Amino acid sequence: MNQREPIDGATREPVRDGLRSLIDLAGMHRRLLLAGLLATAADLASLGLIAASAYLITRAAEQPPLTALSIAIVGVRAFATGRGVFRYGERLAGHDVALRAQATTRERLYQALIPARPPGQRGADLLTRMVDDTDAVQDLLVRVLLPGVAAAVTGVAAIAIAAFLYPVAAVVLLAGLAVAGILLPGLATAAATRWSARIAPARAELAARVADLVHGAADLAAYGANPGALAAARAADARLARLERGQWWINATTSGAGMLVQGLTVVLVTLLAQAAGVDRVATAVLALSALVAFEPVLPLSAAAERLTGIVAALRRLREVRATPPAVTAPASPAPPPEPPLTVEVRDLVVRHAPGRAPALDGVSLTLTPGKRVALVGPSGAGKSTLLAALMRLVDHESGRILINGIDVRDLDPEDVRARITGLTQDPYVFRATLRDNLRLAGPEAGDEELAEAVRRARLEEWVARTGWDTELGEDARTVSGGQLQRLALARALLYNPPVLLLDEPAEALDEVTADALMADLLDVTHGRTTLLVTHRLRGLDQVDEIVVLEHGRVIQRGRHEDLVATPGYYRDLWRAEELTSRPAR
Ligand SMILES: Nc1ncnc2c1ncn2[C@@H]1O[C@H](COP(=O)(O)OP(=O)(O)OP(=O)(O)O)[C@@H](O)[C@H]1O
Repeated sequence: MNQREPIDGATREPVRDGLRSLIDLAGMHRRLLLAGLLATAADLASLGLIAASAYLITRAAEQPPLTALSIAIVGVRAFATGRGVFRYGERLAGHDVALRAQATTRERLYQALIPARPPGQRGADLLTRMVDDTDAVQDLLVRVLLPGVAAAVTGVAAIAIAAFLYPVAAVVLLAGLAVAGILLPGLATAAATRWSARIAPARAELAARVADLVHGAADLAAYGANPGALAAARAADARLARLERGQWWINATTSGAGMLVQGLTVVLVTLLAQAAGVDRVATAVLALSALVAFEPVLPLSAAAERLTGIVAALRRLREVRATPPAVTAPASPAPPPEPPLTVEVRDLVVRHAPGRAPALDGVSLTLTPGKRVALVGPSGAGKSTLLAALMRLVDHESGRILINGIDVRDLDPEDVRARITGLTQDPYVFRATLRDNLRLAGPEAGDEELAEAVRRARLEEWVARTGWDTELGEDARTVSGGQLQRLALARALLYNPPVLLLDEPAEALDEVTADALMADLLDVTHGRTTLLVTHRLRGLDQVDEIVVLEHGRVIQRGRHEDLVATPGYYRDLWRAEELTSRPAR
């Protein structure tokens, strides 16, 4: 959060944007106004309490008749009660509005994230944005905006009281408040900006070192590299601690300086009032109200320092919201086509970034109902890109994808994904029971349907051993690679999309497991419209068509028996596979 973020014209924009995201909300401006009024009333009540008490104490010392003190006594009571009530109300109203604003911001962020997004906004960074950065919206309101408004109004009120009693004291108070409320917060912001520019990389380095230690623990232990990695992490930790100590020293200095200014102002006001012959009661009121006027102003240095982080967070949130989704839905989508579906890919060109070579360069293929097509090719050939284009996770530059003759661009991407989907390259197992992990693909599925999907994915033995209600681990650590793929296959079968996509289901499995999985998979997909991406050729004699991709282009296509008889990539790969697997047979 503490990244280098200069407070300049460019950074005012995210603040304004952040504010707008708060104030735009229906009914929010009234709540915000109420919170502001209550915060101001609480601070004014504190000021009134001290001024009335000062008057009461010093006037009482002169032993006037009790009636002369009655207004002050009522004032003290009213201000004392009011202060508590207003402070309570302000906390309630302030946090209410802040939490609502934070919730709305988070909701907007979720909405911005629901459409498929370009890669790069994922993982830990996105999590930070979701959790930490949305806190900034709350902080902006509760820690900066409301206290700032209340401090300004209280300061003006205290200056007005001073001007009424002794104008010179008002000038001194104005100067003191300007130093504590404007100059010092400005310095705090500048210092925070400079320090966070040094702290952010140090923190990032420590995080990276710790991540290495945790995720690379096995490798570090295997090669005896633990002490070195640990020393590097300790050094990064020490560097960060040193920088943070420096930053805290600056913070302490600004807050100490604020208190010093407060003390000096009170002393100066008192001495000047005494020297000018202002009466004792008025002097006491002047001194104490000056003292109290600083109370809401002093925390502004810390708030200003926090503002640096808030601006950075708001900017990051805006970045996420401003990034257009990879694929946009048409304004009025066509009604989704009904199965059975025929998918036609015509001369498809997909480029992941402008100026880069196309990942798909004129690919055509047709999936008629019940047809099984296998997509083969070297790494980076564009196989996964084709699946992503079919699922509307990336848009195509030219060419067409038609489902029952309807261009996918005329359909809601969600509708397309509901019909063309399946087993992705990195299936994920959630930290939930085995049953719930499956139900993800079929929330309505009964136990029998679940059992059927498990049986068809040849997972029943494992399920019998593991138990339906066993919690599966985060990152699937309690699930082996083969089980994970079968679990993902069971999910896909349970979901039963009209067009089934399978992205390298046997990837990263040992040969025996991979062969068994492929055999089961070919068995279970019989008669289903399926597009299978695979590196393994055994069993592909069962599919209707094999499309070989290289550098985004179709270099060969046909049935297995034709391709193994034709010189080229497929035959070479087939021979290599035959050679490597022969001794094992
Ligand atoms: N999100 C992306 N952003 C930029 N380039 C990408 C992205 N995804 C893929 N590419 C590039 O597009 C090309 C095709 O990648 P793709 O993942 O489709 O290949 P693949 O045939 O599925 O490879 P593999 O068998 O290794 O999974 C590659 O050059 C890859 O670097």
